Amino acid sequence: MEHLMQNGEQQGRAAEGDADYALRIDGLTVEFGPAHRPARVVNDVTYDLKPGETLGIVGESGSGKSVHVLASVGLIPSPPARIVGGRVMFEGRDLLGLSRNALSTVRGKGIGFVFQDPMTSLNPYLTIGRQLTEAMEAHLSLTATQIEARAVELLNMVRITEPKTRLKQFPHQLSGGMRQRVMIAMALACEPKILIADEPTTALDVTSQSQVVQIVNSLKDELGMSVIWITHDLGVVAGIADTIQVMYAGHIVERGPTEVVFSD
Ligand SMILES: Nc1ncnc2c1ncn2[C@@H]1O[C@H](COP(=O)(O)OP(=O)(O)OP(=O)(O)O)[C@@H](O)[C@H]1O
Repeated sequence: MEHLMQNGEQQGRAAEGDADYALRIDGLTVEFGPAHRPARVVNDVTYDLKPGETLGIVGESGSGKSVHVLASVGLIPSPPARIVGGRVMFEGRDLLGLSRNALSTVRGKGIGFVFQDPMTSLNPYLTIGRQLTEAMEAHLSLTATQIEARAVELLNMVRITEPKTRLKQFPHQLSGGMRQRVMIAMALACEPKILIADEPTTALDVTSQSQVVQIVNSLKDELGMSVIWITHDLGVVAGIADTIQVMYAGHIVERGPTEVVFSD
């Protein structure tokens, strides 16, 4: 199996060459439930994310927004999920054919994630500094001093004041908005090409929400990333997305420049 996957990786690299996309999802189809009566929750999803683009994906609860991105990067448990078709091209390789190790490197260095609830993503027993450091140690060859300096720099980037003090604190000592900004710092630690934000502001008050949106938007330009921002609230992404894509029942039902989709 491992051998087959490695062959798949090589073929993927050879076939694509230089790419004009940051991420290309082509015909992704994901099912749950018994094979003889499957529930197709992601159905032939196809789109490109361009370099530097912010793509807002909106749609009602259960429309397949989360499942399709999680499946794309190997974060959906299978079983129960089954990826029954498609390709997910990133840097010339089909992520669906990569080994677990290769995918873990892609997720560490190539594609960063921020999820809805930082309390479940952060370890309550480890300091913020320890968690930031772990994210970097796994993927960057830096000395301990460099890593510490980078941790301070990352907290500054997400506008957390007194970063040296914060690094010594535990998640419960930070506000919800700060915890979410720590998650963004962790996701950006290895300077990914793509940041995927899945409802990152849902649990936050309005002020913290707009702060997180603005921070991600300015870091996107600074770091030259592309962003996929998943939300059920069009208002959250209206000000920052270049393109909006609407999902319904596992399909993309509408896609276009933000101002066009918004006026519809
Ligand atoms: N482990 C699972 N087993 C069975 N069905 C699942 C599982 N995980 C997700 N689904 C189903 O897949 C569908 C798509 O879910 P998904 O989480 O992608 O929706 P979403 O658009 O992100 O909505 P939300 O905003 O509520 O997260 C839903 O019908 C959901 O019930």
